[in-house]
Amino acid sequence: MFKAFLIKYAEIGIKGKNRYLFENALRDQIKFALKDVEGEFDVVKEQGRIYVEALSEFDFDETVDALKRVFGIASICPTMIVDSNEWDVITKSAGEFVKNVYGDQSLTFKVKAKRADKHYERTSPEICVDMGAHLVDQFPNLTVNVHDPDIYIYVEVRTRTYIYSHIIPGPGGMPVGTNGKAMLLLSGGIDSPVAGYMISKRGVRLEATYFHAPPYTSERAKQKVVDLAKLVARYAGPMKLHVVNFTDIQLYIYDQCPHDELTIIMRRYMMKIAEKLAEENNCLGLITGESIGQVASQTMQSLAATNDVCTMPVYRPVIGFDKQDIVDIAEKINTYETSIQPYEDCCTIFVAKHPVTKPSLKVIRKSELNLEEKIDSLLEEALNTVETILID
Ligand SMILES: Nc1ncnc2c1ncn2[C@@H]1O[C@H](COP(=O)(O)OP(=O)(O)OP(=O)(O)O)[C@@H](O)[C@H]1O
Repeated sequence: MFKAFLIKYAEIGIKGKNRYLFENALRDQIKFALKDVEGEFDVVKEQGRIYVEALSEFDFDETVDALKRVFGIASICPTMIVDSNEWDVITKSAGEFVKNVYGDQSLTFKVKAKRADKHYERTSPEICVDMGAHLVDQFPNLTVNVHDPDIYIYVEVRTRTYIYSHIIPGPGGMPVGTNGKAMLLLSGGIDSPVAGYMISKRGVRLEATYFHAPPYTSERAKQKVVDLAKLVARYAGPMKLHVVNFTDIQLYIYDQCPHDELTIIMRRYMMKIAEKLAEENNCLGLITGESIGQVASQTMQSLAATNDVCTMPVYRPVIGFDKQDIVDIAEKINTYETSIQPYEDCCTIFVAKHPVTKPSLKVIRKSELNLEEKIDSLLEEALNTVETILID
């Protein structure tokens, strides 16, 4: 019976003159989310509403799951579409709707009505009263309760009429693409996929950068990051994943710098490279999965040292989260199982036994002077050999 979904917007309803940009972005994201769902769909923008209409047989649960991943959606209402706004047709359809959805259950109800055309033969309150009376006549088990009903029956009269009663919560947030683009430093861990998810929920499109160190890190470790990018893209939409070969830079740092400073210095070069890629790809910021105090490279001093090399804003959405908070989100968005697969990361391979936890910026900068001879050409080489994978 449900061949359509009425999509209610989250915050985007309040965006004034730019509203159409938000609606278009939402429509595009809905189309992207539905592309792997069995069935054919039309996504229609009509008088400040978006409807998803099924043009063929479709899987209801799969469709709702896909729509629940589209940021900007406040709620998803499975809707009966009546190809008419004539009163007799509407009341007959509302009867069929109630019979199909609620059978002969004893319930209290309230009708809520809207009409798009102010010249329609009944006002909204009249639609409520007349429809309520009609349903009570037809269904002896239904009673009106306008204060605390068991169910609401929504009737929206436009050129066609929409009847619905279930409101499934959407994810909220803003449609991806309405708030610029940022570069996510995506490792194979638990935190960075969650960080990407959180920023994209605010409407930011993502690109991602992954640093690997073959042959010290395997093809399988890289595949794990590709898999994670695909899982994040289910929410964030298509993205480019830039894979940077970091081996020679890491080996050079390992040869030239004190080993207790390796992680911090490596991290600084990761940020530099990610920032360069971000600039080249019109990104307005970097995103990492850092959280204060989680490891030696995430103390306040270490974060200050890492941040020192960037002029772009660095967004760290999980900065104040406990690990369990992050794990909870990773489980919700289905990245956790992939993140915990035991493949090596380049940072864990060249790690010191006792890394500095309170690095002094002065000392780190001085150690980096040891890299002067070759670092520029190594950075250039790393940037020239980036492999870009389209995740969609
Ligand atoms: N190999 C990598 N490629 C891309 N980004 C990385 C890589 N390693 C670390 N990062 C970035 O640096 C952040 C901190 O990394 P670190 O390994 O210290 O932390 P983590 O808490 O284990 O994070 P994650 O769980 O995201 O790996 C990561 O969240 C990620 O944004």
